[in-house]
Amino acid sequence: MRVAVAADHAGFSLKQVLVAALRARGHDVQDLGAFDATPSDYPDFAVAVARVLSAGAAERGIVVCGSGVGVAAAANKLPGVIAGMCHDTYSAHQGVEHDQMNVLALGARVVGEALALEIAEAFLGARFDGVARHLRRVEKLRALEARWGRDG
Ligand SMILES: O=P(O)(O)OC[C@H]1O[C@@H](O)[C@H](O)[C@@H]1O
Repeated sequence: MRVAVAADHAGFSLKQVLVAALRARGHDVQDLGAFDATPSDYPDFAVAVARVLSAGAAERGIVVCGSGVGVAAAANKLPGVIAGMCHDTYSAHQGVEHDQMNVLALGARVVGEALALEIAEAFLGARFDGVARHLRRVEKLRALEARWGRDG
């Protein structure tokens, strides 16, 4: 799967682990930084991933900051992005199956590397189930996006 990944300084170390592990598992990973732990601003990196998703150049994104909150909020500002912060595997796959989540937000100060990898794999392994009630709800999200005119 084509996956775009980025992190701020707080997520840098976990992002390095995720990129290496996901590549080793056969995913086509685009690493959009940060490339060191110099203090930085999470919107810059979350939006880099969201732009790729919004343009259809990757199927999924993973964004990492300290808590996961900031990167989730920033990624959700761009059209076509449904980002969710997940620190458990259930939310990571269910968010895709029901809600068509296409960006996973992780908090590197919240979860350890092993759990983060399991969460990422649960996310990447899941597919939207297309059930009518889930589709109806996602279409309402898209209508909200169109009405309030988000643009990247
Ligand atoms: O390292 P500092 O700047 O204290 O905290 C940065 C983190 O705090 C939150 O905004 C984000 O989670 C970000 O990664």
